[in-house]
Order: sequence, then structure tokens, then C-alpha cells
Amino acid sequence: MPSAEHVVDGIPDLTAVIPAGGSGTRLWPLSRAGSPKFLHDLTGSGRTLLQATVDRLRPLVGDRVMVVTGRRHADAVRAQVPELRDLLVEPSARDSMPAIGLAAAVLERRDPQAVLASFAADHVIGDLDVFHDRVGQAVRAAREGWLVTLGISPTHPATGFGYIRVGPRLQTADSPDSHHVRAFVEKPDAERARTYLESGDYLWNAGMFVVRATVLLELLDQQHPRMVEVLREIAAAPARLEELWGTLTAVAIDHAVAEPAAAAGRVAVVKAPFDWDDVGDFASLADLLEDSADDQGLRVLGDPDKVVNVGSTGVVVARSGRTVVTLGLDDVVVVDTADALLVTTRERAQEVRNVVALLHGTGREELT
Ligand SMILES: Nc1nc2c(ncn2[C@@H]2O[C@H](COP(=O)(O)OP(=O)(O)O[C@H]3O[C@H](CO)[C@@H](O)[C@H](O)[C@@H]3O)[C@@H](O)[C@H]2O)c(=O)[nH]1
Repeated sequence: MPSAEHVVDGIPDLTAVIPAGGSGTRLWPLSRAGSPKFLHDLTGSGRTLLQATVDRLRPLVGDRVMVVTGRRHADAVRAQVPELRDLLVEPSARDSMPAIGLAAAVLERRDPQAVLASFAADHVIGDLDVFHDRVGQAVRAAREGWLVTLGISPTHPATGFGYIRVGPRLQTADSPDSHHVRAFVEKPDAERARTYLESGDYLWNAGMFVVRATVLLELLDQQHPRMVEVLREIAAAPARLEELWGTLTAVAIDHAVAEPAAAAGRVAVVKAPFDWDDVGDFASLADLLEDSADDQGLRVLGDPDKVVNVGSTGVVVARSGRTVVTLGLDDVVVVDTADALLVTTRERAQEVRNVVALLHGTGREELT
């Protein structure tokens, strides 16, 4: 049951921050540098991943949503979320810390007590009541000064995610699913991932952080004091963004803040038992579309009338308007767009990013 503070305007001191960067090269040719994953509908819901992210946050924050994105994507973000209250536009990509840090510096000026909750723009989440409840718990712990993350129970020894080593339950806050974080471990190799899974002591880091804006900047100040100065300068004088942005170190929030703060005992994790998927490649996309598989086992994203399947399993993304026919293929991945066609298998889905590198290396950047 959502608590009373979830209705109408949501949690009054909470603002959602959505860093929307990256190009999702493992989803080429659907996702391109100029039109990354978050701008696409990957679930067949009619809403893009960015729109769905905003939709699911609305009950928590009303219209207090801040998207941080690159100049190249600003117009598309505005077009997809016309009601967006705050759009912070980065002159260049500096990874997630400067993006989230700038949002924190802007919010801190508006309200010294402000809490921010940062979520990727391109993830899929189920069980919305549970999601809202756990974010609510995270906010209550964040008000007490914790950097709070939401941790997902791992289902397989993934090597593409960071892991969170969970400590004892937090003896504070009206937040029964909160625990101390002993450590963050960024993207382990397969063997360590297996050990983590078997131990039961680890959760996946889903890139969700809930924290008071001032606390985030204070934690960042311990590692990157100059970055905090610059972010506060930009927040105070937005006209200086262009001049100052390029001086910021490109670093992920995990390395800049989460890992050192965990070592200092400042981080809590809320166990989050909702479905979560970062739709990292076409194998994940096929899993995500499982329920829409035809009776032979083929999933279609796009117009189903444009796909004729005879005895094939896997996934077809039909985005060119052409008819796609699959005949007798197992676990195939077909992605048909106006100017590029990808044919591979679910098993090789991770290697699609190498194709993008190959296209770059052979002078065909216009396709990436
Ligand atoms: N605005 C902006 N956002 C950025 C930038 N770089 C990254 N981001 C955003 O920051 C978030 C995380 O960046 P990724 O590059 O997608 O991170 P990752 O390698 O997948 O790893 C992180 O996320 C995983 C979960 O998806 C975690 O498992 C892992 O530990 C880590 O937190 C995403 O929302 C991404 O859009 C940037 O330059 N600008």
C-alpha cells in the first residue's frame, strides 16, 4: 500500500533526477549515438524508456523531475517530455557524476533540505507499488543523512552490473528494508560474480541513488573538491556552464562517491524486490518481450503485421516498414531499420557493440 505521502504531489522534498547519457551500442542499429536507447520504446507500450521512467516517478515527485542530458539529445527529450520542469543540458559527456552532481548543486540552491533520487533513463521496472514503497523508504533514510541505493536480488552471475555487499539492518529510519552497505564492487569477472551470487550477501547495483543534495556534494567534496566548487559555480551562474563544464573530470558516481562513501560507512541499501532490467542487449530485449512471443517462440517489436514467421524463435525488431520473413532459424535476432539491418543470434548479442566499433574503424560513422 503506498503511504499517504505518495498521493497528489508525491513526497514534497523529493526531486527525481534522470541522467540520460550513453548511446547503448549493444542495441545497434536501433539505438544510435544521435538516438540512444532511452529515446526508444523497447517494450511495445507506446512509451519510450525515458517517458516510462518519468511516468513511474510521477506519483512520487509530481512534476519535480530534472533530466540531465547532452546537447545533441536535448530537443528530443523536450519533444518526448514536453511538460518537463527542468532540463539541464551538458556541453559534453562527463559521465554520471558531473551530471548528477550538477542536479544536486541546482537543487541545493533551491532548498538546502532537498532530497534527490537518481534513476537511469533507460531501465524497465515492474511492480510499481513495490518500487514506490522502496523509494519512499530510501527517502526516509536519506533524510537522516545516508547515501541510499536500491539493491536488486541477483538472478544470475551477471558481469555487466556492479554488486553491493550488504551489511546488517539499519537501526534507524522508518525504513525496514534498509541495510548498511559494506562495499560496492563494479562489474566483477564471471568467477567472482558466481561467488557473489552463491554467497547471498550481494545485491545488484541498479544505478539508483537517493540522497540529500547537500550530502551528495559533501561526499563528493571528500574526493573531488574542485568538482564541487565548479558545480556550485555553475548552479549560481548558469551562463558560466560552457566555460566551466570542460574542466570537470569525467567519472562515474559509483567511483566518485558510492565506493568511498561505503568504505566510510555512509551508505545504506534498500532491498528492492521488484522486476528490473537494464535492457542491455537484444538477448535481454527478447527476455523482456517473452510474454508477447508467438506460438512458435518469436517475439516482435514493431508492427506484427510486417513479420511473417515460419518456425523461428528469437526476436525481430521491425522498424523499416518492410516485411521481414524468418524461416527455420533458432534464437535469431533481426533488427531491420531504414538504413541498416542486423542479423545475429541471441548468444552473440553482447558482441553487437564490436560491430559499432568496426563501423567507426571503417569510416561509416554515419551509421552509428
Ligand atoms: N547526462 C549524462 N548521463 C550519463 C553520462 N554517462 C552516463 N550517464 C548515465 O548514468 C547512468 C549510468 O551510466 P552507464 O554508463 O549506463 O553505467 P553502467 O556502465 O551501465 O553501470 C552503472 O549502471 C549499472 C546498472 O545499469 C550498475 O550495475 C553499475 O554498477 C553502474 O552503476 C545512466 O543513466 C547513463 O545514462 C553522461 O555523460 N551524461
